[in-house]
Amino acid sequence: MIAGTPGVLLVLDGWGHAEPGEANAIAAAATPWLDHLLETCPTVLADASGTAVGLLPGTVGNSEIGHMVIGAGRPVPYDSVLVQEEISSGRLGSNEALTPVLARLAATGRSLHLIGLCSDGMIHADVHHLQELLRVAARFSVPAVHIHAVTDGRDVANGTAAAFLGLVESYAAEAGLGGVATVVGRGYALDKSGDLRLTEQAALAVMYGKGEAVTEVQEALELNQRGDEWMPPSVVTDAAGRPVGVVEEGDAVLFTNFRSDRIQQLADHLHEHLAPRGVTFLSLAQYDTRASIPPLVHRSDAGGGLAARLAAHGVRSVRIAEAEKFEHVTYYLNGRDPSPVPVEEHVKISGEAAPDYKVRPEMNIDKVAEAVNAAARRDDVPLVVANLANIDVVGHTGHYEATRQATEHTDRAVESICRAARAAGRWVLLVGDHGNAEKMLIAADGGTPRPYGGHTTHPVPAVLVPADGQEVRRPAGPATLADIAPSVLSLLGIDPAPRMTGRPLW
Ligand SMILES: O=C(O)[C@@H](CO)OP(=O)(O)O
Ligand SMILES: [Mn+2]
Ligand SMILES: [Mn+2]
Repeated sequence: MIAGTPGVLLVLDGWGHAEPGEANAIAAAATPWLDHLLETCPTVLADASGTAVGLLPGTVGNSEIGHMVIGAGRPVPYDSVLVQEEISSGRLGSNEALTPVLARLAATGRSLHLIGLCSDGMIHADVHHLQELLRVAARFSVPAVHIHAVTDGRDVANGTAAAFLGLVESYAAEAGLGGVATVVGRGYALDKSGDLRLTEQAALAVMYGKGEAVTEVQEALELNQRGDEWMPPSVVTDAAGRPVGVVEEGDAVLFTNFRSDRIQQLADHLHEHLAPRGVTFLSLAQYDTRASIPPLVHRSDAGGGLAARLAAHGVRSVRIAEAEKFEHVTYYLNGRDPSPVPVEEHVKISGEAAPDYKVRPEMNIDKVAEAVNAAARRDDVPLVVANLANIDVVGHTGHYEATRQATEHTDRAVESICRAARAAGRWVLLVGDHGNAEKMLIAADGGTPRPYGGHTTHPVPAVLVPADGQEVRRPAGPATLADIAPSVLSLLGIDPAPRMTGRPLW
């Protein structure tokens, strides 16, 4: 069926490489199996951030671009880059989707609402984009701009929201237009677990001014006891106690996140309630919402990669992940193409939902490993692809000890998978999609280290565990995530796709 050897591609989410040190939860974990593989198997460090994968220089990697590039076999200009180009080139001021809306607001005296994550984490949004958006709105004489700020504390250190909101206010002052109308943490506004109660709380502030009433943003920050991520909805009110900027009939809403996955639940909710009231919607980049929302920039084509190649050769693959990373091994790995592929099977592992990941760092990894091992035993499945989410998902809590344990659970799952793969005559390729848990502290406030759960720019290990008796060469030279798809295809005995710029490492 294939000319090469069947295998397992295992993405260890958030598995970055850094020297051991007090911030490195991966190095601190007892991982006898991974240590043994890293010592004995042909291994290389792959670039998973910045321009190597299609991000701006020096930008941390993330799960979307990571899995897209692993699948595409080439860097894919990411949404953040396309937005940045639109801004740096000055094209935003004549953007086809934006400018007619701004002109209409100016003519009708209605308001613009900017809703999005206010930090420079560069995974979901970049707060700096607000500066140019406000300038352009001012140039079009939009009468009022209300900013519905979502605080972060996850992609950036907790406790930084005040500084980012200060920056937003300085942009508004500089443009002579706009102000913060509501503030809410990303735990509410960017829920993607399907918990509509959280989404609704964020939406009620934006739509009706429901929430803690404050006379200025600073007050909201002072009231918050739960950290930036879980900042409860706060609504800025005027001297008469009225919210300064709820969405009214005829207004326009522009979502300022460039990444879709976490804002789409809120976007759909607001669209459903407000579009019938004559509110216009726009998003900075293209979203995967049910509602059709015109984007300011269109996304890059990430197709023609691994999935297309496997389909063309009739090679069956099984994709396995927990809910948190399910789209990553299916939709993103397939170049953001939702079309069903007859030779693909998708397995979403569900289990007990963790109220808080740090109390269940094992997540449902045993079930993931069982599903991988069952697929690996099948003769009709040349390729099994799975994501082990723990290191990243638990890493995001910023909790060092829990993340160390998550890494140890991952080590045991990798051992089980490698043993099953060996028994089934398969190779296993282990690779991180971006760094996370190898850096659990970040310098803030003039150098004081703070707990950090965000991603990093570190390279990721790529390790090939050969099948019994399989001859493989030692990988040479610099590697990136774009080399993974060509490597997988080469191990299976299939030529790379013409659009791939990566090269087989083994
Ligand atoms: O959880 C998320 O939304 C991001 C971090 O904000 O992580 P990842 O890219 O791993 O999904
Ligand atoms: Mn990831
Ligand atoms: Mn992550």
